[in-house]
Amino acid sequence: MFLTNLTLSNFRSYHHVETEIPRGILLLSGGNAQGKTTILEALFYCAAFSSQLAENDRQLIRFEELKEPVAVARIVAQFQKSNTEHKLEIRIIQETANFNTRVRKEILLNGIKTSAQKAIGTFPAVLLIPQMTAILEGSPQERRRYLNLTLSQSIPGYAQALTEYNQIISQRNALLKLISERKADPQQLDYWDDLMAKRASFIIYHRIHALLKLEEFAQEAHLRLTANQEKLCLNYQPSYDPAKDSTGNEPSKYVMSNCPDRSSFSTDEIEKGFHHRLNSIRNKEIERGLSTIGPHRDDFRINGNEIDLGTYGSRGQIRTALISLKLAEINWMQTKTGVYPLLLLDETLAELDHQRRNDLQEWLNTCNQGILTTSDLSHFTESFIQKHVVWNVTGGTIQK
Ligand SMILES: Nc1ncnc2c1ncn2[C@@H]1O[C@H](COP(=O)(O)OP(=O)(O)OP(=O)(O)O)[C@@H](O)[C@H]1O
Repeated sequence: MFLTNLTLSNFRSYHHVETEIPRGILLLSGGNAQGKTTILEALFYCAAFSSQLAENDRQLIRFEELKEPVAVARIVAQFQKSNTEHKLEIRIIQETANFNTRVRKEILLNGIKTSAQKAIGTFPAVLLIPQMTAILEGSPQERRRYLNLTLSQSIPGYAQALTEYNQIISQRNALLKLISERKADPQQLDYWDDLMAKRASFIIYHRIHALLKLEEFAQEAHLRLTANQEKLCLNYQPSYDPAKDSTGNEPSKYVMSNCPDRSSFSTDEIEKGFHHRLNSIRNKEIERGLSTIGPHRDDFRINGNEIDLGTYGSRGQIRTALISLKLAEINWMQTKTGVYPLLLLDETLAELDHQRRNDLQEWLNTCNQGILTTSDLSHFTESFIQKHVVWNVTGGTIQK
């Protein structure tokens, strides 16, 4: 895929900017708070239909625009995919009526309104912002969010299965609570258990296979970035593990060799096992009024030379592992969909040592299309800067 044009209107600090985007690597250079990250944020919004930086969509509408009765922020990305031109337009709209303010979004693909769930995967992108070290250091929720977003972009039906699974969990939890208060019949759970096992097995199956493939690609990238010093492993820790019987021990958080091979399980086998497990813990779940196993409780850990980097990694180690994971994501998405995603890297060279910077730049030289931001061009080699396009971003404007 190639992004060819980008238009931003009333998005964050941008009043209106309309620009062609070159192929290959584009470096956005500029001082702090000039609007570099905003461009990456807007582009990744086209992939995920949510911001990875804002708490809510309202924050994305330019302050001045918010004074209008109807305030609209617009992102338009034009791109080529499989030799066809596409146009993706996102409008984030704040409306005020009867003293009530609400913010909604509209997504138009080639002029036709669509939903985020249907459109996900249309504009594949991989984003790395410094805050994403939370994938390693943060809570399991951060890692599930990361996995879900990555898989939703590349696996047809994953986003829908996830939405349905989350709805099932809410309904099932409400029922468990009623049963625990003796206000409903436990047999009513049978219906929800069937639905839950079906959706859960689909999600677990794809997480198993995606993490195995991501690990393979991440290991390759990481050995390159660490001069063969560190072996990276992604250790899936599903809350229902098809490889274990109901009394199995948890694998150690720190030792990768304990990681069981789950790749031979079919979705049917996972579904059956999941169902069996739900039956065996039914009383406990009723007591707690909660769904205690399933993809909503999964985790995965990232280990370097068998050490959990989220807990023990240095800043540089964590950053490098994150870069390896992101490079793996590109390879995995391309293998899975046949489409090369757009790479978006925010201040990625900062905090890397000289050798790792050079290795990453070498890799970037082979990249299909990527947009990089930097507030310090001296992080890049002279030859890298000569080879690629550099634009300056100042006060919400782009100077070419
Ligand atoms: N809704 C908004 N309306 C107007 N300005 C905003 C809005 N949201 C954020 N900004 C401003 O946009 C500016 C640009 O932010 P951005 O994160 O893109 O800068 P940057 O060039 O990446 O800086 P840094 O190098 O410090 O990361 C910031 O000064 C920020 O306060």
